[in-house]
Amino acid sequence: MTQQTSLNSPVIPREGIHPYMNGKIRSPAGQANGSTNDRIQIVDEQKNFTTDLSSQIEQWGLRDAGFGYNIVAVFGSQSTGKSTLLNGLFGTNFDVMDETNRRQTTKGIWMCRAKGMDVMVMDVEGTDGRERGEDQDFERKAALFSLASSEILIINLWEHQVGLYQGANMGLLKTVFEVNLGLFGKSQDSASQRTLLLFVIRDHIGTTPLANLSGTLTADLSKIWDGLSKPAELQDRKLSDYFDLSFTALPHKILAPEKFVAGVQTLRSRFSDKDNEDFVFKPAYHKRIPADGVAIYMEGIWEQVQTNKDLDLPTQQELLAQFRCDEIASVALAEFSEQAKSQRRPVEAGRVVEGLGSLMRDWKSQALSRYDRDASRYHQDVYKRKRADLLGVIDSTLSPLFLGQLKNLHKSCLVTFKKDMVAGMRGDAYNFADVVAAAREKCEKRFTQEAEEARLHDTDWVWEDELELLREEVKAVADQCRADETKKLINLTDRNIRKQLSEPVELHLNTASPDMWDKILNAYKEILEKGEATYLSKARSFNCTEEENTRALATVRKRAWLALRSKIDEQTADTVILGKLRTHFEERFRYDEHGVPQVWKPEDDIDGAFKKARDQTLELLPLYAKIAPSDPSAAYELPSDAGTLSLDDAQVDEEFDFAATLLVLSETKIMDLSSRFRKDADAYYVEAKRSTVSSIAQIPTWMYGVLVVLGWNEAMTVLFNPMYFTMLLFALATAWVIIQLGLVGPLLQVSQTIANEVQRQAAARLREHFSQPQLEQPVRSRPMAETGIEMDELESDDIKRRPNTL
Ligand SMILES: Nc1nc2c(ncn2[C@@H]2O[C@H](COP(=O)(O)OP(=O)(O)OP(=O)(O)O)[C@@H](O)[C@H]2O)c(=O)[nH]1
Repeated sequence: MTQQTSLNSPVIPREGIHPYMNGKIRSPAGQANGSTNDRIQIVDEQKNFTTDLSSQIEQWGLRDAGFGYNIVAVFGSQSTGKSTLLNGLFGTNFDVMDETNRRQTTKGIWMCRAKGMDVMVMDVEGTDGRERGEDQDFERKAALFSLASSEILIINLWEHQVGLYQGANMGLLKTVFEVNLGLFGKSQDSASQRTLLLFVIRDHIGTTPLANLSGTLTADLSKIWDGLSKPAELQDRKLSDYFDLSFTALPHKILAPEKFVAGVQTLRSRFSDKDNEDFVFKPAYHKRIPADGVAIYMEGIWEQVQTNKDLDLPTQQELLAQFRCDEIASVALAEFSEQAKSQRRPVEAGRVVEGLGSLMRDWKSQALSRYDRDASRYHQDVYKRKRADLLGVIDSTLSPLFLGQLKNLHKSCLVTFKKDMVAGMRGDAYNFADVVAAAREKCEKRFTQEAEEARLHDTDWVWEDELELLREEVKAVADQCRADETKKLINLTDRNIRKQLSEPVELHLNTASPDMWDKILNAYKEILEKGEATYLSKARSFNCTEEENTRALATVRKRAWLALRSKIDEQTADTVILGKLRTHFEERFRYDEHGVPQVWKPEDDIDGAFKKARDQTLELLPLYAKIAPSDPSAAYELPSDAGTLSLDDAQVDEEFDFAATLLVLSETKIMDLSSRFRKDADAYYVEAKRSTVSSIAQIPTWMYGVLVVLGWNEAMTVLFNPMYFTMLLFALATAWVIIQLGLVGPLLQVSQTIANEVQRQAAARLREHFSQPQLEQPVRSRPMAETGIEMDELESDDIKRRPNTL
């Protein structure tokens, strides 16, 4: 017959009907809190430790309990109702023996979470087990294991066993005392390494009071303790130094089931009710193993026990701490690395990540607090050592981000600095030094602020070196800007000087005179002086060195001189200077002293006037030839170092020769220009001569008589023909109207202008004709006298060669 416990809770499953999965037994269907009621065989019959304890503890919801949990183990002879007691006390579902078979049910060590309590309960295989026979090895190992991990050992025994050696588990207790001495004997702080031995006397009938039973048991325990062979240094240690003893009795489960249930409930409240004055879980009993390390700790203990090695708990705890701290650190690091990775790409891509410092601080503190939360419960030395390691890894992971951020910040600040410089130098009304100072201050301020933000304060990271580099680059950029500005200012000064030079040079070169160069050079010096002064006043804000200013001024001077020269070159180009000579000549030959155009008469001395005007004009050429003022004080000399100091191209500088620039027209050029001018002058001469020839041609008086005779008939025809006569009258009327309206003058003027234009055109054609190479045609033997020109008086060879064209 299968016996069901009469307890209200829990429902105890029958043997053979539990689904056994990987050493774990699932809760029976219908139980409210299934996962928390799973039990697990942590040590099987072959003394192997389970691999599932860690996940089981997690499933029980105790993994993060820290120290907020308790462990209880039950010891006792086989089939003394241990499982029944535990199920009653803790609501667990350990197997209970089938009455009909009376076979041992609990094998190895089982563990289950107490219902409604953060307590892990261990059901240990009964001692003097029939199946194990004389195998005391398991009993010893189980005792060692339970003592190393449990706070309370429940010793379960029948009332009638009290006073007996075998039945009362005295052998087991002796083992417990022995292994306890080995484990905690040397511990100085015995107060924190205590264990409660809770004796539960079953089937207590009541005839022998509990006090008597406990007295007997205490006396037996003392006897066992005293009989132990202790090491010399522990000789004076008492049982009470290591153990607290507590005794309780439960009525007969079969004979007094209600009282039994009530007794169990009373005992249960000692485990569950913290306010109960007999509350059993005292801090001193706790083994101080954090819940998330219990599985590994127990496995380590069992391994030590199993291999019969000396079980050194501090070492075990240290090993556990190392293992768990590593594990916790790697979990914290994994999450931290994910977070850090999210910003690695933008930093590597050159971006300045906003608020990177606070992000890094957050990641770091999250990782550390996660580590501290779980690892600080472990061995303190190990915890601290591993924390330092973790900190090292975190900092070395963040360091590249910090350095990358600094580099990116450096670049970004420099770009902003350049932009600020460009923006600041827009327009004309700016002070370069102020622009640089403002941009530099802004740049350094931003770098300092953002670099400091990115720095983790508990590190030795620094950003000052990077700031120094930034400062150097900012200076280089500012210097470059200054150099560009200097060049721009030089160019501006150059343009202004060029513009101002244009007019006076043109004016004075057009009105050639002996003091022409004096005037030009004086104007030049004045303009240059003004230009230099303007340059210096503007360049003051550049904070240039003396040397830089000297070089800039040398450049300004050289450029100004070259500008003057190029203007002079422009004004003395072949066509321009020939134009000037022609104008000069025309003014003297074609116009009289009042500026009225000359009308040549036969009696005029054309040749003399021509010669005079031509010679006067030719005298101008030597004047233009060299920049040579008549007054030596007006002379200008470009400083000899102007060329070498100039900021312009070095190649050009080396070739610059000031003396050479004073020469405007070479000898050959003068000869060439003189010859070309003579040809032009000759044309004017010929034109003058033609005008006199045409003016002397007159109509003879008899020609008018001939005209009257020859035209008589035609006149009569007109007078007597009504149509012709009408036309004549119309013509006369038109003439009368014109006279009456006073339009005669304008009409004559118009006619005169047309005639002049025709004459001018003809003269131009004629001049063109004479300047053609056809002048080289062979000379015809035509008497010179016919032309009316006295050729020997002419010096011009050309005219001598062209008599037939006249
Ligand atoms: N007389 C009596 N019998 C009990 C009591 N509690 C349980 N039993 C019975 O004793 C038998 C053994 O019970 P278990 O709870 O399996 O005992 P156990 O010590 O866990 O057995 P093993 O696990 O095999 O060592 C069962 O048939 C129970 O019904 C009790 O208080 N008094």
